[in-house]
Amino acid sequence: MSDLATMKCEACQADAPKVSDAELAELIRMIPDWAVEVRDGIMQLERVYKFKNFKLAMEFTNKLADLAEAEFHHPGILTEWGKVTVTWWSHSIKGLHRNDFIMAAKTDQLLG
Ligand SMILES: C[C@H](O)[C@H](O)[C@H]1CNC2=NC(N)=NC(=O)C2=N1
Repeated sequence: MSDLATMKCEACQADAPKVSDAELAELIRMIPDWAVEVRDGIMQLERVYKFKNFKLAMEFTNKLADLAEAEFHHPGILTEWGKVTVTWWSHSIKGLHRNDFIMAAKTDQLLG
């Protein structure tokens, strides 16, 4: 697992820099199961996790909620029967910050 998962998020400041194209290219390689999406002009990281049923999907969702609260950085989450779609971006800068890559790597570690 990339050492991204061992890093801590920094506070979300409105004037924080978005990742540069070069940083994006480097960071996305560290989280190969994640895709870059652009929605309403906002760049986001997204991954779909598959589960055997809704109960397991919900358990994962609750672990993710605890992680988000611990880091005070929160994802978009769509929880359905057998799958959870997780989307990370930084609302304060309307785009991708290093925090989002850290949180994506930490999300992967929840699978245990
Ligand atoms: C007030 C503001 O919502 C908070 O500072 C935090 C909460 N969680 C957050 N989560 C995400 N993804 N982006 C933010 O900018 C953010 N800001």
